[in-house]
Amino acid sequence: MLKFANAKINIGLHVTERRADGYHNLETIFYPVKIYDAVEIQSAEELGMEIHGSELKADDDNLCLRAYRLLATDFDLPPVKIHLLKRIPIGAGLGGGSSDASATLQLLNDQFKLGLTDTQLETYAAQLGADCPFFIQNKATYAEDIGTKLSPIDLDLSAYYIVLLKPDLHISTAEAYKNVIPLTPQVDLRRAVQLPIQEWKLIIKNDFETGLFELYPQIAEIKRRFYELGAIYSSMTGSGSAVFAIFEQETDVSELNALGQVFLPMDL
Ligand SMILES: C[C@](O)(CO)[C@H](O)COP(=O)(O)OP(=O)(O)OC[C@H]1O[C@@H](n2ccc(N)nc2=O)[C@H](O)[C@@H]1O
Ligand SMILES: Nc1ncnc2c1ncn2[C@@H]1O[C@H](COP(=O)(O)OP(=O)(O)OP(=O)(O)O)[C@@H](O)[C@H]1O
Repeated sequence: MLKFANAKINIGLHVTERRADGYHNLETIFYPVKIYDAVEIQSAEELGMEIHGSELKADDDNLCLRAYRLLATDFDLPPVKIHLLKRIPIGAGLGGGSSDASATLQLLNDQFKLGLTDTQLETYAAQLGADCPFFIQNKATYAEDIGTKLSPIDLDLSAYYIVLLKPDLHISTAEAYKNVIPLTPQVDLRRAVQLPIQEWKLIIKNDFETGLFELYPQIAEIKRRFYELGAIYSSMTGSGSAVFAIFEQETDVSELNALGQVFLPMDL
């Protein structure tokens, strides 16, 4: 069984509070984007994993294997071989690992007819990472707490052209959180995304940008260049380093190739 695991972007991200458990409370809008990894599970003699298209190691930290082991604590799962094809860049704020983890939970649920509901899958997903539960329903969502309290919202960007650029920079999520200063939000993101997208630029921000733009001016430069090319909204996603841009129509961004790897939306 095979599943394409897509990436996400964060449209606005407020880090509101540092918690006693080391995590941070936040408010964000998750939105799925059409950049994909592929996860396949096959019956096998023993548990194993192969990764294609990435230096990432198939060790115990891999989120696909962690997803298998998590379900195996509650269900009598037969061994499987997991094949992972990586296309979503790592350390980009695109949630690739989280998406792979949730895809693995869904594949195991389907293949072995475990009968888990989306709500139950989200509870398992939350044990694997704060970004993971979103990928179970994979729809435009307002997220609170550490990113795991989800409320679907009405937001459809399918009429727009979304482009991503990932500079040659790997940002660790934990490091990014260590350097962010929690703030009380001045804007209600759920309301802000209902405004015309042309107004988002003035209102919607990602709190990680302040510190990371200072540390890595090349990320700020990407955002500036997207606006020069006519983007109606552009932002770093999650804790970086990728930047996305929303255009009203298909736009040639090839002049930005020197700044990093460009990802164009695709249909499967
Ligand atoms: C930046 C975002 O991508 C925004 O969507 C997420 O908040 C990151 O979520 P994630 O990568 O799934 O994060 P996890 O794998 O759960 O945690 C990695 C590390 O990030 C920090 N972390 C993560 C989420 C959160 N709300 N507060 C945190 O402080 C913690 O130090 C944690 O040890
Ligand atoms: N299947 C996987 N794909 C990618 N990374 C994985 C995977 N399994 C474990 N990891 C580990 O998780 C870390 C974060 O991966 P991921 O791609 O989700 O982060 P990210 O791009 O910063 O996204 P975000 O911060 O939005 O979750 C990597 O450093 C990697 O070592």
